[in-house]
Amino acid sequence: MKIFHISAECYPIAKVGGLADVVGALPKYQNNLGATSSVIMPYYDNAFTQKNNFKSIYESKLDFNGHKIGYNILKTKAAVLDFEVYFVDIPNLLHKNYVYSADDTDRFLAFQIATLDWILSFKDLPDIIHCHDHHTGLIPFMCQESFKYKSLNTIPVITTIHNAQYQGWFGYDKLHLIPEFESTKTGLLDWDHCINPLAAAIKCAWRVTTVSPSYMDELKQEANGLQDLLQHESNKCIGILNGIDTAVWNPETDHYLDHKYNIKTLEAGKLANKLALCKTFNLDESKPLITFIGRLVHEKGADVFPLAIKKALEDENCSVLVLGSGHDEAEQALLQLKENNTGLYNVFIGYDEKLSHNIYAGADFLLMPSRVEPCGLNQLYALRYGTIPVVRSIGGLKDTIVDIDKNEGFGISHKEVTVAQIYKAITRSVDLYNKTTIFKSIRKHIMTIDHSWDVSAKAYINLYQSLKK
Ligand SMILES: Nc1ncnc2c1ncn2[C@@H]1O[C@H](COP(=O)(O)OP(=O)(O)O[C@H]2O[C@H](CO)[C@@H](O)[C@H](O)[C@H]2O)[C@@H](O)[C@H]1O
Repeated sequence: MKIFHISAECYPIAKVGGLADVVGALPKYQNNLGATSSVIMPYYDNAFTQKNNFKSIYESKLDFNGHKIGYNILKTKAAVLDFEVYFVDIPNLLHKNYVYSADDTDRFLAFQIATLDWILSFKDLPDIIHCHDHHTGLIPFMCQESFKYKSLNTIPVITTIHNAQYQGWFGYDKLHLIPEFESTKTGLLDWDHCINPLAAAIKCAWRVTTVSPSYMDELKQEANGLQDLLQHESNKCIGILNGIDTAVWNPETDHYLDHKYNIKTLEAGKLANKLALCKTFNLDESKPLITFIGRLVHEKGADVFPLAIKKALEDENCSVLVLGSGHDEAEQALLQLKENNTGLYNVFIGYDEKLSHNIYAGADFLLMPSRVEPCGLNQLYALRYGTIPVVRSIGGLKDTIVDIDKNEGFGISHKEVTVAQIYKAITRSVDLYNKTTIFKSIRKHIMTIDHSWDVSAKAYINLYQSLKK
């Protein structure tokens, strides 16, 4: 079975968040199951593309906005990943040192058209086209409706929603950029009087998946305006929980860690990592180390959790380390906390892959007070590194973390995103830390929980097979 994943991100080539982790792992696990799964993504100007040598395997011109734009499909000369990646190189639009920007509509529309033009040139068409998020949301529509892609309309197209908050809306002034189709079909692109690529994908994809069963249920109630559409299309919607790449996320082999460990050396290993982290960030290592990693946005509770951390720090019984970037207000609030909390609190504003691995390894607890969490990967990485997740029970967090007060529980959860509830969850973490025997047995247990992609990669393959004629 030949599968193409089409995405704006793919780890380790270009990563902004969890989308990259999924697209960088799922094809590998699908290939382990006998499929031929590969990725098509933009060719950005970044560390990966600067470091590797590429060759062109296809060259053509794209009709875009009344111009003919030259583009290439590139591959690395040497195999770098465990699956094939095809890079769409449209120099003026995509060869930038960022993934997302203000002109995303043109950039990703050109990317989608170039991708389909290239596929159109194949002798052997793929069995499945698997699109990820709104940046590839017009592909299901174009395959179904654009005259020039008529021969692609028998290929099952799947759309996975990693985050329904972002939908890629744009105005009708750009309608002409989409390859020609019957004008009566314009309604398929529309939601609330604008062109909505995510809505178009939900309408036109053969199946719509999202990254946890609970998030799919929640989306039918609240999906940033698309809830009625998801309810209407619910018979083709399914939630499949994300997995993690256990080769990348393995504390025993993680090349980012100076102190590697496994379940047998867990206590010494985590202590060595904690000491190193506390030394670097001037934190009191005798206290439980509570951490946060992620985008500092409303969805992740970043407008509220700095206040909860402030309150917890007043008790002086935990150390806190935050890694993230995002909204200015949240960044400022987190930076300000440094002023009165030397030795107990620190923050790194920015994106740092190596530091994130070191935090998963050295932390005692990982906070995820998310308002919305389609799946969440951080809590799964935390489990694998013996770090206890402290989560708001929503979406994928609800599906993966059981509170310690419940039978066989191993995490800490709270219901609402309020200062009081996040603070309470932190105090429960401190209490758990002080019950040393239980604390140690829980962190040993969580390292054994298997969230590798094996199960979910199979679920996607089964879904594809159900669509083959
Ligand atoms: N400042 C920083 N420095 C270093 N690393 C950082 C970082 N900020 C975040 N990361 C990393 O980025 C990834 C974040 O993944 P998540 O799945 O938790 O969130 P995201 O909201 O991006 O993804 C969306 O898509 C994924 C994939 O489907 C869903 O799990 C999720 O719920 C949904 O919101 C993790 O690998 C994390 O370590």
